[in-house]
Amino acid sequence: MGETRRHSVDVPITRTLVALRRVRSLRDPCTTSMSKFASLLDNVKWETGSNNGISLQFVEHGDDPGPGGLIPFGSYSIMEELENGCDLHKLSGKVLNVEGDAISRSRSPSSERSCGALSVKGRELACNVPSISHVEEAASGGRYRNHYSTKLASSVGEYGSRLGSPMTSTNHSYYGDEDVDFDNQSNRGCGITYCWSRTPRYRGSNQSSDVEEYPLLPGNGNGNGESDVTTPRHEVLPRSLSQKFRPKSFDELVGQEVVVKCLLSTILRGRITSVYLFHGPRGTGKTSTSKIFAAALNCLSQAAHSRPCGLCSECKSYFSGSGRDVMEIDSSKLNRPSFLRSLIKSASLPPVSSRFKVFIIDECQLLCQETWGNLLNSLDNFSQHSVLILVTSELEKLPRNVLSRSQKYHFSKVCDADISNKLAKICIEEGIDFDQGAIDFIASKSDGSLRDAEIMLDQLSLLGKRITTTLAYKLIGVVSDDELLDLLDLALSSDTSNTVIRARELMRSKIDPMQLISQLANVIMDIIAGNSQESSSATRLRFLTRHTSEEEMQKLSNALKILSDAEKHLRASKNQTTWLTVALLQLSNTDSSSFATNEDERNQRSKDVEHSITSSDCPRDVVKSETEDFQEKNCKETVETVWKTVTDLCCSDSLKSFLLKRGRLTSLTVDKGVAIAELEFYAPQHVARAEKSWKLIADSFQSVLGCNVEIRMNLVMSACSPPRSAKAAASLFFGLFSCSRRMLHKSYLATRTESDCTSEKHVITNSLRSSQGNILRARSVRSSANASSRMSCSSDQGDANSAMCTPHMPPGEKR
Ligand SMILES: Nc1ncnc2c1ncn2[C@@H]1O[C@H](COP(=O)(O)OP(=O)(O)OP(=O)(O)O)[C@@H](O)[C@H]1O
Ligand SMILES: [Zn+2]
Repeated sequence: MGETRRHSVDVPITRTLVALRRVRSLRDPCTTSMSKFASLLDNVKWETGSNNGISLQFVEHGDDPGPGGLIPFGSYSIMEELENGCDLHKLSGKVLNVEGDAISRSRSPSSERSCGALSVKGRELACNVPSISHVEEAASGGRYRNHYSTKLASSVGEYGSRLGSPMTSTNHSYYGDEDVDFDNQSNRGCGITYCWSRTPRYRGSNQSSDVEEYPLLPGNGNGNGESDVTTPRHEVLPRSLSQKFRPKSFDELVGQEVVVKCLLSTILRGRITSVYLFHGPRGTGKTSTSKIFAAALNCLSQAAHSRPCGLCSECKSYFSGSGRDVMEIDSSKLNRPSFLRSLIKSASLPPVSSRFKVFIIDECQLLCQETWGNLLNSLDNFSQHSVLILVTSELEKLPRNVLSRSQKYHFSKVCDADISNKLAKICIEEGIDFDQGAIDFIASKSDGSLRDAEIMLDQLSLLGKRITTTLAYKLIGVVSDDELLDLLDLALSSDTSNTVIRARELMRSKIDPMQLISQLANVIMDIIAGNSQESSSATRLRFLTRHTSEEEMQKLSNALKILSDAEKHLRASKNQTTWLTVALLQLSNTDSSSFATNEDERNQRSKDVEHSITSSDCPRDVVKSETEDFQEKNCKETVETVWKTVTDLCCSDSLKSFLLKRGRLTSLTVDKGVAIAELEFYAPQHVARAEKSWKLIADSFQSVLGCNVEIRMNLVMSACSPPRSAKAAASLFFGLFSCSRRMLHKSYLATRTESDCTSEKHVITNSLRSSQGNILRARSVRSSANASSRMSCSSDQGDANSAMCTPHMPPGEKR
């Protein structure tokens, strides 16, 4: 007996499969004899490879058995077992005798799963499969066992007699039509599912290599071996409530009655068309319905209404993941020409064992133009029993001719009540304690998406407590409608101080300004549209009774406008809290004309804006957007509202009346989180009085604006009093724009220098402030004749951050 020489080669799976192909090509195509196969088996050793989990060893034996040494396949009891679908893992525990030779079991390291090793006449066939984690982390051990046994049984069955193969029901010959049908691949391979992954399938040599590279059918169920192409057909352990409660029958679908009725009727009448298009918002049941419909098409139940029954063999195989005629296609992969060709070819062939061959293409908007073209061109060649279900949430991205060639089903948003009911059912089934209010709140926040609602519920259930409304508010980070209505009520009623306090509370603890502004806008829209009256809470009812008049409705419309303007501005602002507060303070304004400004003011503003832009080195679009957003805004109103709120918040009544009577807020600038408020007084003693109370004033400003405040007090000597009438106020104009701090700083300094060395006239204009964020400016345009002199109390106006909350007095400044 000669020495046995071994050439052990680690080969990737691809090559492994090539080797298998060779094995197979040496078979006598006319018979199912395993003689040649058996002889080759002698020379093949499966071994744990690298990450592929498989390798081949070609074993040369000195004692070549020659033809006489071929082992009749039938004599191997293990082969019979495999053929009958035995579990490979059970086999691995067995010691089998083949012609007197022991079949040794080789166990790979713990990370590997050994399929066992067959030693045939002193030679081995060792076969290892990748570890579970490598193959698919979510899979359970049982799943894999089942999976392997199926595959192994079928593959070995192929090499053997093909007995019991479901494929026998079709007319395809495995040997005469090897390059054609990937449907028939289910019974091919080495018996290890992932051997087929990304490996050439066993096909005729004329098959183009790229087609071989991306076989279409799923790895386990229908045997195409391309696990990444289609959804793995395993029984997946649910990882979320939404997975667990994915509907499996039309009855379980929520809120899509029309679609369900139509599809059931289609099945009942047997009027199945070739292309269906399911479209609609996310999380409304499109994908679930496509699966249910696919199952229903093949269900064997006599009662058409109860399809899919979930009990017949077709339903069972489909739901267990081993069905072979329903394929879920990954859209991005379908853009590969080879893959598409495979699909088209498959669709042109009749189903393997079911009534219909169904291709579900989810997120089909991802298909490229060329793919669509080819797919549509080949529709006419589709088998009568092939059905294409396209699923998308972005209908507008699909080519027109796709729309015109398919039967379209729109999935609408699921209504809140349906979502609430479903969530309540889930809670009961899962033993989760809940408040109905919390469930309703989740439903109202899920925007018609049942999946979103289920995900929120899932998250809340993780907290392990009862699901309460408060918990829901906290988790979702939104304010309840009642809280919003309270805030809105305060804002509309000009209760400035409480508006500010409440808004700050909400923003501090619950919600960011952007979210708050959008929720407020939604709630106002609901009220204007008269929505959700039936389920009104006490707060809502109270609000509705208080705000029913024409004038109140006008206020609400204005409020919507103000909020929408503010939202645009907030996007570009770093001081969202401040600007939202300011916006809220304007909501009580009923005068919609206040948004309009006269032509002169507009022109003047444009000039100012131009000036800011040209001398700015900040990004032009930011400047522009802020400018545009706020050109329309009545900043005069804003400044006045802030001033009114600030004075309201002053704890001393005498200070309050003093400020209202003797002073004025002329400009408000927010820079790096510091608000610079410029106050104007008209007599030195008034400045002195204000100075004494500067801390109180600053406090008030701080609570209104929610940021650090710098107060600057200016004395305007000639103006006898602040403008009292609207007419007088008209001499002021307000502009709001944004530009870079540096630019304005410079320009301000330039103005300042000029003013210092020229005349008092320039001082009038120096309320222009530097700001990186936003400038809210109230600039006096009084002529120099009117404004004889004005003295600034601000020492260094260029340095906005210095001496916060302190009045600035230029050294040696005379008063
Ligand atoms: N109409 C519905 N009836 C019952 N459950 C639903 C419905 N819509 C969504 N769900 C739940 O949401 C999950 C996801 O649904 P599905 O994948 O069918 O939505 P979809 O519309 O396809 O979403 P997408 O467009 O994001 O893919 C399901 O598992 C199910 O739990
Ligand atoms: Zn059925």
